[in-house]
Amino acid sequence: MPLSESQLQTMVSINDTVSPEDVADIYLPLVRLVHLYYESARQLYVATSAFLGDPAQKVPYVIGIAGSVAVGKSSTARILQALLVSRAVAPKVDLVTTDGFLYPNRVLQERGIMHRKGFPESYDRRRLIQFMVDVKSGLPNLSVPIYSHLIYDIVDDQVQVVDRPDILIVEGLNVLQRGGQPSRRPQLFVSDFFDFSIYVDADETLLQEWYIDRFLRLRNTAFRDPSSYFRRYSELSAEEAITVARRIWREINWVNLRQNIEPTRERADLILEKGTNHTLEHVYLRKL
Ligand SMILES: Nc1ncnc2c1ncn2[C@@H]1O[C@H](COP(=O)(O)OP(=O)(O)O)[C@@H](O)[C@H]1O
Ligand SMILES: CC(C)(COP(=O)(O)O)[C@@H](O)C(=O)NCCC(=O)O
Repeated sequence: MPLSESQLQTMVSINDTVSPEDVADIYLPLVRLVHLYYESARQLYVATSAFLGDPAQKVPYVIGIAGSVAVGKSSTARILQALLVSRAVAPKVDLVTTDGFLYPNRVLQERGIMHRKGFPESYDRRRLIQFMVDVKSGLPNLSVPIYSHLIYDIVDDQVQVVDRPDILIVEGLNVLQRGGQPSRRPQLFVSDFFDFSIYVDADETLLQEWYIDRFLRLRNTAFRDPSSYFRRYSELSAEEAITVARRIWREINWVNLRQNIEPTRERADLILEKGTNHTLEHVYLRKL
């Protein structure tokens, strides 16, 4: 598929290192496929509503994106969003990240799980499921809390509003997880509400490298902000910063990857496997 200059510019503004070849060869065809699925799901929904004599409301098509910290979930989500809305008939595409459903630091501290941010128990799962139920019920103007990586906490006085988009992308570490607390009652999982799911994958050594790279970049930018939770890290030497980043990776994010995230990979409809420099090396699509 051709990649127009304006589409390429959009990609560059989202991520200045994303490879134009990957956009043309993989992301654009992928978006075309997702659009086909979206159109056929919509037709099926309208036909089912007509069959039931129920007036069809607008219900978002939901795409889930899972994967490790630093694998590029947010970037992938933003690339898909930008390419979907650059189609001739542009659908309305909203993007939600599950970090908004993390408990505020105050609650994590009370429960003694500050060091478990990103693990299943650090999310308000009931609220997240209720949001998914509301989305799939076609409800308007839904509020989603906002998480700030700068203050490392939920922002008190701001929300994101999701108002019946055509497509909703839900991105987060644990969105393909099924399990958790033992329960006798039937349980619902975020992925029960997905129409299509993607797992972004890469080798652990690359993930650690990307995590450290991003940490070093933040040290030179966001961490310098006086309101940054990591302000103290901006004063570290590069070597010290690498040691800190490596420790956070090893003690939190890597453990979460091994225990909770990686085991969900095979559930995805599509696996995007990245190699050096985030280049896409393999794409696995579930055909049935
Ligand atoms: N396709 C890509 N090409 C180049 N760099 C990328 C790509 N995707 C992500 N990155 C970089 O990798 C790092 C992690 O990406 P990010 O989207 O923040 O990950 P996540 O949301 O999974 O934590 C960031 O520094 C980002 O700029
Ligand atoms: C905010 C996160 C839990 C990611 O959450 P997600 O958007 O996947 O729901 C993660 O980026 C994080 O902050 N982990 C804690 C350890 C660290 O500082 O990297």
